[in-house]
This record gives sequence, structure tokens and C-alpha cells, in this order.
Amino acid sequence: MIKVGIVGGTGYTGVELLRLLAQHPQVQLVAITSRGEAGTAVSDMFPSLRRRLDLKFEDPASADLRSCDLVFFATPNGVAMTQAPALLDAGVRVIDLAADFRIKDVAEWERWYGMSHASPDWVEKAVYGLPEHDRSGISKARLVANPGCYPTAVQLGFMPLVEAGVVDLGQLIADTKSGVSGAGRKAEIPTLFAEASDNFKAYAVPGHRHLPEIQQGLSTMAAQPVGLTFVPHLTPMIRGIHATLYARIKNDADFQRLFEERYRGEAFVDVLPPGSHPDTRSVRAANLCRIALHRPQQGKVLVVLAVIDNLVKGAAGQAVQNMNIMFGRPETEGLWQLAVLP
Ligand SMILES: NC(=O)C1=CN([C@@H]2O[C@H](COP(=O)(O)OP(=O)(O)OC[C@H]3O[C@@H](n4cnc5c(N)ncnc54)[C@H](OP(=O)(O)O)[C@@H]3O)[C@@H](O)[C@H]2O)C=CC1
Ligand SMILES: CC(=O)N[C@@H](CCC(=O)OP(=O)(O)O)C(=O)O
Repeated sequence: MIKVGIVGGTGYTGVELLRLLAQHPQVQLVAITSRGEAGTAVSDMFPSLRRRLDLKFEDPASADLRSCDLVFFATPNGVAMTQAPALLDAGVRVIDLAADFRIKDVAEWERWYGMSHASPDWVEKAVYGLPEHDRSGISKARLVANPGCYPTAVQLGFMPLVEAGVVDLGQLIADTKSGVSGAGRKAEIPTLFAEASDNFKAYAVPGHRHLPEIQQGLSTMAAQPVGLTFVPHLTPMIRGIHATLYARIKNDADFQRLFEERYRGEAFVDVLPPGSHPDTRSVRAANLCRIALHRPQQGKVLVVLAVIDNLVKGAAGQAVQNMNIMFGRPETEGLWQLAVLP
């Protein structure tokens, strides 16, 4: 059994980890932390876990995280970089769902995240956890930087094209929409029901902190710098990301076949038949990215549609997928849930 701890068990990604790990046949959950809810039974806060999880939240300062094989950090940016190194030094493996270890250029990370980095050495050693790109690196990693939600959808949607070099790498466009759970569980005015429901808006158009993360990933795949315009939107649904991606064709090819071959054998990427329009509902609660390709009017622009559940393939599900790879388990173990309909 893999002994697992979670720091930050009361947030949306934390409870999503609990939902998935409580169903995982090879996981023993040993510690779940919350500073605000220490002493509360997990199932009192989340009744969906009653009779499946018999633990109380503990304060992170006193929880026995060092006896774990693996600790997930489902905490705000800036927490894991101060708390994970002591665990790593004690031989515990770590998966951080936040952005602390995602960007290799520490000065750039500090610019986008507005804080100085507490642990640059571990940034260098961390492996970026997009399994479909670097399964082998993840299998050997002690510290995995779990990708952001938008970066997961955008990178999976563009990856076959940038790897093959068949599109103009200077002018990629990602037009993305997220449900409000992407903003986390904390109270904030833009995600109040009266603000976010029956409403739709773009945000962070001049620059969103996922831009450098996506550019780093796509540039690595392309082995050259990639130019990207990234525009996120907040849409009135709870879960889900819909990415509409545009790429100008440089070399003609059978693009449908390119995607099907690149993702053949991938359990968690589903390339749909030509002309499909994937909806976020088809991946809700599932660890899955569904992708469809279009070439409107047989013109020079390819349109890729990619959908994920931001809390699953965009966060907790991908983190469990990374855990399976790190511990030599079958990648789909505990992760084969179907989407929830309606
Ligand atoms: N929501 C999403 O769709 C996605 C989120 N992420 C990332 O995952 C991380 C968690 O997100 P989310 O679940 O939405 O966040 P929430 O804000 O909903 O939850 C944060 C959790 O962290 C705990 N926490 C906060 N500060 C500290 C601290 N200093 N030390 C220890 N624990 C702390 C909180 O509990 P308490 O304060 O009681 O200790 C809470 O359990 C974030 O970094 C987010 O950016 C990544 C991909 C997608
Ligand atoms: C809708 C919404 O607000 N989404 C969040 C991004 C999701 C997130 O939590 O960011 P990480 O994946 O980097 O952790 C935002 O735009 O800030």
C-alpha cells in the first residue's frame, strides 16, 4: 500500500483528491491537514465521504507527514515551496498541485507570482507532471510539479502539432473558458453566485500566470520558442475547461491521423472522430481530455477543441495519475471513473 498524506484537504482540489484516493485500491490515507478545520472529522465536512474515510483533519504542524510515502500539496501558491523541502529531505516523495515548482526560470516565476522563491534548488530537480509528455521523467521523480488546469488542456491540444512542427509556432492562439471551481473554494467577489451566474467574461487578457507555464511546455515540445496568445474566460458552470485552439498550418498533413497516432495507447486522451464538438459534460468528474479537430472551409487555420474537468485531469486526477507512475502502479488504477451525466 502507498501511504499518502494531503496538505490542504478542505479546498476543491483537496476534496477531489480524497474522492479519488478513497476509491484507490493501493492507497492508505494516513494524514489530511487543514489549519482551520483541525479536529473536525473529514466526513462531517464532506458527507459524501461518510463510511468511506474515517480520519480527522490535522494541523499541518503536528500531522505525521514524514511517515508517508507520498504527500500531495493542494495548497495555495507559495506553501509547498516552504514546507515540501523538509519532507523531501526525509525521503518522502511530493506532488505539488500548485505552481511552486512548475516554471524552471525562477526569476520569471517570481515576476508572475509576485513572491521570492524559497526553494530554487528543488525547482531544478522537479519534474513537470504532464504524463503524456514525460512519463519516464515522472517515474523517477521525487518531486512532481502537477500542471495547471488551463496548461493541461492547452498543451494536450497543441502537443501533436508543435512536436511535428507542422504549424506556425510563432502565432498560436488559445481561447479558453473555465468553470468557477477553477478559482478555488475561498470566498471572492467574482465567483459569488450573483456575479458569476448568468454572466460571461474574459479576464487577465494582458497576461495570465499560466502563459509562461504553457509557453515553457510547448517550447520544450517544439525544441524552439513558441509564441502564444492566451485568453481565459470565466463561464457560469461549476467544473470544466473548454479550450478552443487556433494554429496556422505551415505543412499540410493528415492532422486527424497525426493526433490519433500521437495519442494511441493513451488512456486519458480521447481523440474524437473528425467534425466532433466535445462538451465539458462528457468529461465531468473523469480523468480525461477529449479532443476534436476541425479545418473550417479547408482553409489554412486548424481549430482544435479540447475539454477537461479542471479538478480532475486539470488537477487531482492528473496528480493521482502521476502517483501511479511514480510508484510503478498501472496508470489507470483508481482512475477509471466515467463522466457524470447530466
Ligand atoms: N481549482 C482548480 O481548478 C485548480 C487548482 N489548482 C491549484 O491547486 C491548489 C489548491 O487549489 P484549491 O483546492 O482550488 O484551493 P483552495 O483555496 O480551495 O484550498 C486551499 C487549501 O489549502 C489549505 N491551506 C491554505 N494555506 C495553507 C498554508 N499556509 N499551509 C497549509 N495549508 C494551507 C486550506 O486549508 P486551511 O487554510 O484550513 O489550512 C485549504 O485546504 C492551488 O495552488 C491552485 O492554484 C491547480 C489546478 C486546478
Ligand atoms: C477560473 C479561475 O479563476 N481559474 C484560475 C486558474 C486555475 C488555478 O487554480 O490555477 P493553477 O492551475 O495554476 O493552480 C485563475 O485563472 O486564476
